[in-house]
Amino acid sequence: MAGRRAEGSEAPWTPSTVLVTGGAGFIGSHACVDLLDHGYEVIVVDNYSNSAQQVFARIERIAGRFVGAVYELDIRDRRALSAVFDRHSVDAVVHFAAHKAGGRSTRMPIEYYDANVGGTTALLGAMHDHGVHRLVYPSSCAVYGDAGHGPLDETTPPRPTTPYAASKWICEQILADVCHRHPEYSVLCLRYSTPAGAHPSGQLGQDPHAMPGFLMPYLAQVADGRRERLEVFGADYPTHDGTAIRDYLHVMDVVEAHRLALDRLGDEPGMRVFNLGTGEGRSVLDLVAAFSSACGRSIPYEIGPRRQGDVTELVLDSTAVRRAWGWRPTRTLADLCRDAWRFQRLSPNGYADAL
Ligand SMILES: O=c1ccn([C@@H]2O[C@H](COP(=O)(O)OP(=O)(O)O[C@H]3O[C@H](CO)[C@H](O)[C@H](O)[C@H]3O)[C@@H](O)[C@H]2O)c(=O)[nH]1
Repeated sequence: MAGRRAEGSEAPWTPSTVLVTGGAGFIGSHACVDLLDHGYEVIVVDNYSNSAQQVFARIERIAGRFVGAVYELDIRDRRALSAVFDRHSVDAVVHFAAHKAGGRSTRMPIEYYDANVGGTTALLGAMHDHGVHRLVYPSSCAVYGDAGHGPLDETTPPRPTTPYAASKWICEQILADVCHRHPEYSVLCLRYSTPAGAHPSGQLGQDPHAMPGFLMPYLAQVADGRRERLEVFGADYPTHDGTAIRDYLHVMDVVEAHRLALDRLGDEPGMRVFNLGTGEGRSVLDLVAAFSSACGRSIPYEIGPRRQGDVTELVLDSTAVRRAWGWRPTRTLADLCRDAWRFQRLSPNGYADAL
């Protein structure tokens, strides 16, 4: 494995060539820009199941550099993945490719386990065959389930409430077993809170296919008049205004943590798990108010029933990663709303719009 440590040098190992699975997706595309900006070679695999090929022109325009190669393939296709590892000398992998909507996963458990667990084992098989042992694995605060009030740290026992969350927790356990059996592996699992926002250029953002299931793109589309009103999923939670509380984390803070993680893969073998969050909880109605002030428009909403699998509160304590790497989120909720709104204004129909 090459990495970026010069022969005989005492400088820490850092990867040169990174394979980003799901690199056309929401977090993956922002990670590509950040990695290109910091001098990495980036290879992407994606099947465009919830993303669009047009994103690469935008990534390259922002970064001023090209993604090294892009392969359209399904992450479960181990043979196709092997061909990618045959062609490129990959130092480390960031594995974003997954289905990610907790509520939807309760209606499609087989698809979720197949893509998320089957995709991860296919990837691990191809990595193993090619001697690639370094992985950053995006997990989720959803693994903690209904763990109660206040910021949760990594010692909180996982109790997933949806197939999506369970699939992330199962993958973490698979990775722990792999690291236990094969001491040459180095894996960093990042459990992060609800990612939102957009690239500050306004050229990249969250562009879900069809109806956005997530709060932030839905808010943006309502503010822009593309949708009539937001449906708030439940106002009978035991919170200050009855709506559920999440810890909204700017996508640029998320991807910066992934880059730090990549550089830390060389520090020690085995598996480490870190939370990424702001430690601050906001209700759905808090988000409506923050977005409304960012865009200067009122956002109509109505109260609907709870969404299956949702929990009252998920807020993360990131003290461990701050102590280990000095990572802390630097963007505010106002930044997050402003950036998401800029993306919506520049691309009201998502990546289908030419910029
Ligand atoms: O139309 C909507 C959409 C969402 N919500 C509410 O808004 C909050 C946030 O919901 P999102 O779907 O935007 O985000 P989640 O926190 O449910 O899920 C996100 O964050 C998770 C971690 O919390 C996982 O990482 C997951 O993949 C990611 O999409 C929830 O209380 C949800 O019920 C609404 O009221 N109306």
